[in-house]
Amino acid sequence: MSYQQSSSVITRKARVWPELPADTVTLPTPPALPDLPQSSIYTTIFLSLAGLAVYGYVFANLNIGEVNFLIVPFITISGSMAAGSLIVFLVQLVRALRHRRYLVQHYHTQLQEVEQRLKLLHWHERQAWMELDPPLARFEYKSSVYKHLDVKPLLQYPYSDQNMSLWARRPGDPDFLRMRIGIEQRPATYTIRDQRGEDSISLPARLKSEGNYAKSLLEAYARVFVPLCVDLRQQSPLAIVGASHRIVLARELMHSIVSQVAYHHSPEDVRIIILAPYSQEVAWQWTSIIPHTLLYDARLDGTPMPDTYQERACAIGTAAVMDQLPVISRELGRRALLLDDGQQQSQWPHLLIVVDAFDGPGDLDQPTPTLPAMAIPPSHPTQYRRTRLSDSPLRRPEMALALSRGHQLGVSVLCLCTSQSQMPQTSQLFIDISEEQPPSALLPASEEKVASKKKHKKTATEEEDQLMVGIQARVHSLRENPQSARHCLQLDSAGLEDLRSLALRLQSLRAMSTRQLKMRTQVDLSTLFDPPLDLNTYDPFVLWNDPLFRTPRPMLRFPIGLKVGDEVQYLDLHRDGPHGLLIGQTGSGKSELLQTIVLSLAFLYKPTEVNFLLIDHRAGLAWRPFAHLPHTTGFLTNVSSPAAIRRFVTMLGTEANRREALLKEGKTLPSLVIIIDEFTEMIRSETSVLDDLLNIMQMGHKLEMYVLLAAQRPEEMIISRVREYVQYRLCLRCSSPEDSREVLRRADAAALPASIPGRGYLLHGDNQLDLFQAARVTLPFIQDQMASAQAQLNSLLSLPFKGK
Ligand SMILES: Nc1ncnc2c1ncn2[C@@H]1O[C@H](COP(=O)(O)OP(=O)(O)OP(=O)(O)O)[C@@H](O)[C@H]1O
Repeated sequence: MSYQQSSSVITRKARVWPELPADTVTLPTPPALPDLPQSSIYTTIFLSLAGLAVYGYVFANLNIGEVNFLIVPFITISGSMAAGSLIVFLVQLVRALRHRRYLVQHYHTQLQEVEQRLKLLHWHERQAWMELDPPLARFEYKSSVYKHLDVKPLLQYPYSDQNMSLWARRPGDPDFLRMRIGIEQRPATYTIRDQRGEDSISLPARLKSEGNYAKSLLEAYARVFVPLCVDLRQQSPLAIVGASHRIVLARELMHSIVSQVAYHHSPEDVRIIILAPYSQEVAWQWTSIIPHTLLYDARLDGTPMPDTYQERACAIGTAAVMDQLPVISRELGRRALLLDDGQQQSQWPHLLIVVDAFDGPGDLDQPTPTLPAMAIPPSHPTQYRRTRLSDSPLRRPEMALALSRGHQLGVSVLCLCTSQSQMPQTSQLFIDISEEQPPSALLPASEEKVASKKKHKKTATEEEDQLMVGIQARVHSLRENPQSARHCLQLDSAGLEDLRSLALRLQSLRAMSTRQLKMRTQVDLSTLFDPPLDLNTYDPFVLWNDPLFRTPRPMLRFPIGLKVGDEVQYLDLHRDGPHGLLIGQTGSGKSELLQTIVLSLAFLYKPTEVNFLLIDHRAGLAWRPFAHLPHTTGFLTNVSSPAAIRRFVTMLGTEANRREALLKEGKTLPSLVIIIDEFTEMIRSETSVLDDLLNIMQMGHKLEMYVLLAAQRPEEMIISRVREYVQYRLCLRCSSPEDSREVLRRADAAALPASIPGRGYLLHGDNQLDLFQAARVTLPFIQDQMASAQAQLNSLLSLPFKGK
């Protein structure tokens, strides 16, 4: 789907959602500390000393004559008993204390390791949510909400073909019309299992500080600061209620929501209608240039009218609102009729009707003064034609369908009210920002607080941060569990300057109908080169040495198919690789795509620049035409017996060593592209080679070795090991959504049409996802091209040398 800005075309990218962590982290159980030496040892020492004293006394005071000589042994024995007991006691004490210290230290280290892991998960989760819903404009980088995150406001994104998020949300996406309103704190998606149980309460004094550390980890990492989103599709009508002294804040929030709708959704999918009083003309002027407010001709299914006739659904002031209301009413009536006739709601763009508050002085028409008997008619003709707007548009009959059946008709209403009594009765959700809330002192500890708790002192930024984060709004659902409210701790807002800048950048983008940009189902590889290859006159030597054909092209970047809008799909082994995975169920065009890759490389690069090592687990025919290609240094099929597989991997290892040695000597080597077809079957036949293969892949980049692993199914056991080693993924039709998720992290490849082989996704190394139609090489579609294709292949095959 593309959008045209003057002459430039913006292609909406397929989306890849960031992964949310789902791990379980277990807090270590506190160690059982060994007891200090028992009381019995004190008794032994005491008795020995007492005995010693008694002997001393007896021998000193009683005259027992010649037995006096016995005094020495008696005293020596008692003294050694006492000293022995004391030594035993001290040894036991030191040992116990040492063991205790070790256990406490070990527990502390375990807690630190857990903290590192939690820190990473915590960061990943915050980053993932923030990537999905970044703020619109400036934000406080120092705030713990954004600290350490790699996030930039939507206004700073490039509004070009490289922008992955502009108009990226589609009606089938879970976040279609889910808009952020600020920041909330909620439980993390990962789980922290606390096994300390009862023991944690009665921890010995020696473990108290570790116990507090564990507790602070729970407090800091069990919850995350993430964007708080509301669902305009499911929860319409949605009211923002701001008492008159906070109405400016409420309107800024409304602006923020509408601007995000315009940024994330294409005008093809979402149309915006603004109904605002004249007093707010400046506040809503920016919407009069965004493409989403262009009126469209309903009969043309959303196709915008030619520029010259375009009018805006941006009604500011009572007269304009009264003109717009019948248009809304007609459109809703039409949708209701079509729906009753069995048409799908998905065929129309979603309508978002934004209604500002109409209760300021002069926001509504003044009541008509009683006319004198001979009144002169008012000069403005519209004053004759239209009835007067004497109440908020929300209470006009034209809006009744939007408020009562909006969900069925694909319409959402977002309104601003100065009190709850003004909300539409059918409201599903309201955001209450009328209360002035003091900053919450009871917020759970943040990550920084753990650090500062450990240091027992608060930093200045932390204090600032606490002040910044206060409950600023409550989000009440009026349908499910109306009692509970979600708390918005930092409310989003958008300044007029930011809104104007966004509107100006969106202004000249136009939606082009999807139907004009169908994808091709047959693509001839020879047409993807620039200039296209003329197979009748094809001479490999001329092309390989033609600077025009080669120089602008980065090394190892070659065409493999066409994307939407006939844009060439390149695979870049340097940027996307080095290694890749190709998955496609039988009949999806996997072998054909492998052949396309080989031939595309062979067309572009000399055998002295690129070599191939082609391996097939089965005795497949796919590689056979390439066996004698000058680039092919190895061609192995039927590598199926465990011995053959081991031999092959050993051979790869030897080749890696050889290349390493040659590269050390400063030699330049051709890049070696290794393609292994049916590799999961191969690994299943001989699992022991997987580690060696992965080791070789790990070194591969430095050694100019590029591995492409192809299989029909991503077998979990094998793919989970391989995943870290492959950077780009090619995914043709998969047999199940689970298989598709294994490869692409989304289920889309399972929904690719079985009738169009060669249709697939390329997930680039930088996570960009492209839908493409693979080019064919085996069957040129025009009969007389067949002969020249054969001739072209023959000319390649008959070259007199092999690249080594
Ligand atoms: N890019 C393509 N464009 C149009 N048709 C294609 C394309 N790729 C394959 N096909 C058609 O689909 C058929 C099956 O293709 P291919 O043999 O490559 O499938 P495969 O996935 O390798 O299946 P298997 O694993 O059973 O060999 C081909 O004979 C061809 O007719």
